Amino acid sequence: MSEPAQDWKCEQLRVDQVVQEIDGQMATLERQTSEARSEMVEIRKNFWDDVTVNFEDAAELAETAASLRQQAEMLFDREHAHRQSDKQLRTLKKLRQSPYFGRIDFVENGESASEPIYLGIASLRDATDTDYLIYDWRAPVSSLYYDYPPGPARYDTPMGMIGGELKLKRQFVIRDGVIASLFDTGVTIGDEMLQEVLGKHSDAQMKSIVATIQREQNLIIRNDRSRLLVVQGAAGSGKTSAALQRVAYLLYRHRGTLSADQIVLFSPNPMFNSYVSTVLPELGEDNMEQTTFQDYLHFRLSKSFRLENPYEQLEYALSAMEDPGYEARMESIRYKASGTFVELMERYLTSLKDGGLIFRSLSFRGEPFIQADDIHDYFYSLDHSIPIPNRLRLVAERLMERLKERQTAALEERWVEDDIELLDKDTYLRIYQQLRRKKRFNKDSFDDFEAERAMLAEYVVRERFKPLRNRVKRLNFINLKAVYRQLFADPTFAQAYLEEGDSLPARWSQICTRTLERLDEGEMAYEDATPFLYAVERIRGFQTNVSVRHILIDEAQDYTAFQFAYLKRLFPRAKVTALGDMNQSINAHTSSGGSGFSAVEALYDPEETERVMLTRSYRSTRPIVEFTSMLIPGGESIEPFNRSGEKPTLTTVKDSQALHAHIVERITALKEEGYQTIAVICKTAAESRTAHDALQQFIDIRLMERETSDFEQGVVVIPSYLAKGVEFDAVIVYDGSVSGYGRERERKLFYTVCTRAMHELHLYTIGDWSPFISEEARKRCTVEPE
Ligand SMILES: Nc1ncnc2c1ncn2[C@@H]1O[C@H](COP(=O)(O)OP(=O)(O)OP(=O)(O)O)[C@@H](O)[C@H]1O
Repeated sequence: MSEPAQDWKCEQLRVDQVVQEIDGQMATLERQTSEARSEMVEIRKNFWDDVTVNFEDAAELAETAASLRQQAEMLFDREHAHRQSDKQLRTLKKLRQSPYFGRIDFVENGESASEPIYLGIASLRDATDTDYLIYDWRAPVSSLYYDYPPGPARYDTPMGMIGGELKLKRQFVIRDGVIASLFDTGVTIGDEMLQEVLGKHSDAQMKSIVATIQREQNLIIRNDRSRLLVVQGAAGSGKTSAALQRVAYLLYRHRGTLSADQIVLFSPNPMFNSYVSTVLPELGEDNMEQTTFQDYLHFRLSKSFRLENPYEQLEYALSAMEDPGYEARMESIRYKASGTFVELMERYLTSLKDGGLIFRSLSFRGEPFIQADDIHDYFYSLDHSIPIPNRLRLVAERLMERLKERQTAALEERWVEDDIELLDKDTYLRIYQQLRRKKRFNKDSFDDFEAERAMLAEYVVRERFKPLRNRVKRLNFINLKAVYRQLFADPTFAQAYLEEGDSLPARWSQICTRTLERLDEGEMAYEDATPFLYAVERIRGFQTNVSVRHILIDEAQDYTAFQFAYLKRLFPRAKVTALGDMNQSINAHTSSGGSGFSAVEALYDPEETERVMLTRSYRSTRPIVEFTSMLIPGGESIEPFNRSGEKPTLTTVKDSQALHAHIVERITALKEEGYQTIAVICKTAAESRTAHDALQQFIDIRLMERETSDFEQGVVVIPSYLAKGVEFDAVIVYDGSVSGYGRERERKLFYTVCTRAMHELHLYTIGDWSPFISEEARKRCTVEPE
């Protein structure tokens, strides 16, 4: 038998042994889970029988409580044990299919022999619990596999660095307990395996990449030191994948102290959440919290304003060029997203400690209870060195005292009698009984009628004052909208808060007018939402979340300086991983070249910040990457992963009827080739609807809209900005013309659209091609018809 064949045989033998071990452990666990389940059912069934219930006196009551607690604890323990074994069972089931994907033989310095180390999605010990049959891919020693080719190598452990020599690095593909392929690799992670993984057709869910993590991705995944980790990575370089594996790594590394609900992933849209939601469960971990920044804004602001969302803003930027206010709005969007505006706002907010806050008068039953001016004067009479939020609380306390006095005075007022009369019978009875019960403990005797009237009066007065008390408690005596509005009420006002050398945008006056108009109409433009909320929080005191330890911001290039500053304050104890690609900055504020990363980097100490660049692109075939990298300046630094495929096609058609006929024909052919996810990508929502209306007459095709929250397989029409972050087997660009993507600010959008394709990319136009397709780029395509 040849050496490789011998190796293969030995390895298969080992796989068989491991599978046997897994079977044994599964049998034991199944027995245990079933026992735990029966015990739980039993406890639940007999819960009350086993509790001694006695309310006779305080001692008996305490005993009852203790007995109850004990019973509940027992149930909780069983439930916990059951959940744990259930989880373990699920992991074992996965391991049984494919116990491991890698092996390394490592000889530590000073030792002569090596023990082979096998890597899988979770650890497995033998029956005696002494030897590791499989090491978790996140264990310290496993990093050798990702970081080194055979030769000198070292890895970090909690006890320090361990050096030695990597003798062998072997990769496996094991399916159903049978080795499907096996190869020894010289380089980091062999191309063969990646070829196999990447050559597959996509499905609607992102996959875990543990078997093929690349060295530079491993740096991101295992980074434990930095407070801020910034990842700039080309389209398809694995940023999102690395982020998700990182979450899995953190949960493993800090198990016992970190749980999934202490990690938050900010993703671009709800559909993206569904796209990535299976990765962690696939690895046997609970999912982290997933949200979008817009969700948060919605939660905070939608009760008080009609809140614009980022897509409405983007739609405006992409399609409202004819609007006379267009340039001013675009300038406003960019300025309000900038670090300069954050600083201006900071200076403005700081100045409020000495003056400028605007208060609301409070009234009761239509009559003034306290005037705004009085609140203002009292607020500013307090020591100016007390922070604004603390002073507001002092004001609230004072107002509460005044309210109490007013409440007592109100007991004698005429309307109280009327209110009592209006109480319905049930309420009357209920209060009466409640109060009677209470009074019995308070007073020895009372004159029935008088006391009853007094009690009812107290009740109605308290109820009437409730809204006012709540307003005071919630600090609603401060007019936050007016405080924000004030910054725009007079175009010269903001000048006082400019730093030397800074200036306001050229169309500031117009910006002010429009901002006021929208605020006064009860609208909150997307560009105003975060600055407004930031101001609100700075004035009222930030509501912070200290339990969250890690936040990961995907597509970070689209965040504004304000959003980063806000997140930092909201999660003061969290480490931040910001992942993005400056070439995919598609939001309105960045479309002319703002730098998202400098905004976040400015917030953290450079000593605590690390940067990683990913330049290798895995998603698309080589011909597609060769084409897309020509669409952006600096694209030559993007390295395609060597996967073959067809060149992109450029097809010019004469009218929209021909366009639709061509697209239908293309989709039919793609489906015949076996592609599962095919997207017709349009620029805007309106264009997507037009395309969908036309195409659905001929084929089964789904329209993806802002509200779409699940990412499914099949043929879809989707607007450009929603396709961000996700990928498709084949992409059809609906309108690659100069009118579709002609302005410089649309370059990155065009790049983002084209880079969604994994295997095939087809572009169509009726008129002239987009100028971003240079002569050189054109040469990388098949042009139809020439
Ligand atoms: N190490 C790897 N092994 C296997 N597949 C990988 C690896 N890294 C990335 N991929 C694959 O490449 C594709 C792109 O990855 P991902 O979506 O994480 O990239 P991205 O940088 O977030 O892309 P974009 O910025 O364009 O949205 C995915 O299909 C992912 O599974």
